[in-house]
Amino acid sequence: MTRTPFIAGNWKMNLDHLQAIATVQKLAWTLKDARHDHADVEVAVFPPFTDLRSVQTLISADKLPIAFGAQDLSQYDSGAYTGDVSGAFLAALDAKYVIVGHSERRTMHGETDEVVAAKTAAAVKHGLVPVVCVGETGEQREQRGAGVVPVEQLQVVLGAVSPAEIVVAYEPVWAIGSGQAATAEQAQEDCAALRRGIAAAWGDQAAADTRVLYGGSVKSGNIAGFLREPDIDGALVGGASLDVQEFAAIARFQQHVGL
Ligand SMILES: O=C[C@H](O)COP(=O)(O)O
Repeated sequence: MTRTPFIAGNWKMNLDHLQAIATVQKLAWTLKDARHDHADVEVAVFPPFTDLRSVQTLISADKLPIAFGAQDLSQYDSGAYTGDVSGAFLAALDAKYVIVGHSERRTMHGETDEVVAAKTAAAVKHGLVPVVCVGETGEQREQRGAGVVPVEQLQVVLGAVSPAEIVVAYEPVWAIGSGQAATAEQAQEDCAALRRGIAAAWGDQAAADTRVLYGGSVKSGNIAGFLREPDIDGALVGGASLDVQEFAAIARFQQHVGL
């Protein structure tokens, strides 16, 4: 199976539902104007929970070639979990993807590898494709070696979940929102280590099929370098996904790579 390149826009806590409608409409037009061939690249947006119904309605009514997902989900199906959102609710909205284990949730909400594993299992159970985020600090990379901490984080998830379609996003903590992206070589080193980790846990076929993304200060100016690497299948884009022209330019990375 060939891995379709995946350009994912994580809006984080930005854009309300009215701004979401305008942004997705503009994104669809921009991609269309640029003759973006959606068979070659999959483009997805990850808006805040309150935007999802509006985004779903727009995408389905206009049959837009854009996928969408949520930024988090509960590990539980339903019950007394104030403020949480079940994977069942996201599936009922036709969300295709859900981000789990983003470093902002790990650090600001104390999510452990075990919680991330439980959330990944919940996503799979409800038919969502989890985008499992892993990453190390600069200090961890220096002290323990490239890929060691992210692979350990991923192993907990892969050990707790039966093989299924997942996307893995390698996001070095120092590169998130800092304007200082990893180099393509650094990112490739870690993404290759993650793919070897998938092979060890789930077998060679799963490793060959699973898309591994890089995230951290991705822009239209550096995307091509990442996508030239053999183990990087796309990008999880934060800040730059809020600018439609810039995000569309990232989605058209093939024009920069000359593929
Ligand atoms: O989920 C996206 C990442 O945290 C990257 O964010 P950034 O592109 O703003 O650095």
